[in-house]
Amino acid sequence: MDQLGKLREEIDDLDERILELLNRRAKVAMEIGHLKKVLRKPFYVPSRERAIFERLRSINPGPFPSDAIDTVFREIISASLSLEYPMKVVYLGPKATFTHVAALQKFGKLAQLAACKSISSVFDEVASGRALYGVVPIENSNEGAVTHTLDMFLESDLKIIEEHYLEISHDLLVNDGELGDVRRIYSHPQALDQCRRWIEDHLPHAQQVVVTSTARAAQIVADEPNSAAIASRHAANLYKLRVLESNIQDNHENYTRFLVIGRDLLEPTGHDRTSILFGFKDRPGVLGEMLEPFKNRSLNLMKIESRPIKKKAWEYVFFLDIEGHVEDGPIKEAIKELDSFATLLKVLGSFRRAR
Ligand SMILES: O=C(O)C(=O)C[C@]1(C(=O)O)C=C[C@@H](O)C=C1
Repeated sequence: MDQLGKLREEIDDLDERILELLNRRAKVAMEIGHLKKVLRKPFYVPSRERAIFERLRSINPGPFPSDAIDTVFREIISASLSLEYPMKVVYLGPKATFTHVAALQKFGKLAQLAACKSISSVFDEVASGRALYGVVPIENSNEGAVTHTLDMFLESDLKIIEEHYLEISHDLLVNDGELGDVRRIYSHPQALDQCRRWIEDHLPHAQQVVVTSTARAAQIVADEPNSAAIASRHAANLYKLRVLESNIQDNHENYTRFLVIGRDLLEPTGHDRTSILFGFKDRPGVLGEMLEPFKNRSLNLMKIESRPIKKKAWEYVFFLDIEGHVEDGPIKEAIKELDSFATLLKVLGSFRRAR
């Protein structure tokens, strides 16, 4: 046998051993699944998954690329989870939106992912138990808060169980042709806005057409000559489009933060963030007073956002993120104190910080 043949035999042998280990791992995961059913513990444990990725990255001797560890083990864990419990996860669709990409990165290809038409239907599907988890966008580093998601927390009792950051890269996708052939550009208004300078420099005469999502833009362009879509690389794969230019957004620091929502509060991981919302009767100085319980305990406030209560003009609720878990003594006490003078208070969840 020549040298190439021998090396391929060695690869076949190693693949068999990897497969055997994968099956042994799957059996252990199934045992964990049975145990969790008895103990009534959640099947999906994001903090454990994160710990697995981090540990493997830190001990990887190479040359297997550390970046590939996340991709490979994402699917291994996703496969284990599908054996423990067939898990349905809904996300703000349609397919190939950035929320879909975030859901795939979090749950892997083996989860039963289903697209919803709106943020409120993602909440409804999870609240009714038809889906176990939902994925929604919460804020973009350039555009700010996704107000519809914030508003849903006012009505809903669902909890935040995870956060996930995704770097947003807008690409120019075409079915065929070159830049000079593009007469129309389809995209979501935010994506068009984020690529405004690039469009002025490269396609100043093209007509800009606003559609409901970047994925919908890709779908249209698949059937329309002389048109281009601004969408993700993932949309290019799904609709078999060609990436003519990549990373065309004006600001390359472009991230979106997504939330995974579920029905239960999670246990502390030691690296948590807690989100609450509260309301109060307006009078001078009251917002400062509301924050004092946190200041007095030297708690780190990570973010504050206000939204109008739509039922009453000029009244607001505040969304506050605190470093730590709601079961940590000082946070528990501060929230209790705040509750004594707030007109409304809700804990939206404690979850492991993504960064
Ligand atoms: O450790 C667990 O709790 C498991 O269920 C196993 C496992 C895994 O495959 O490693 C699967 C799903 C969980 O989200 C985390 C980890």
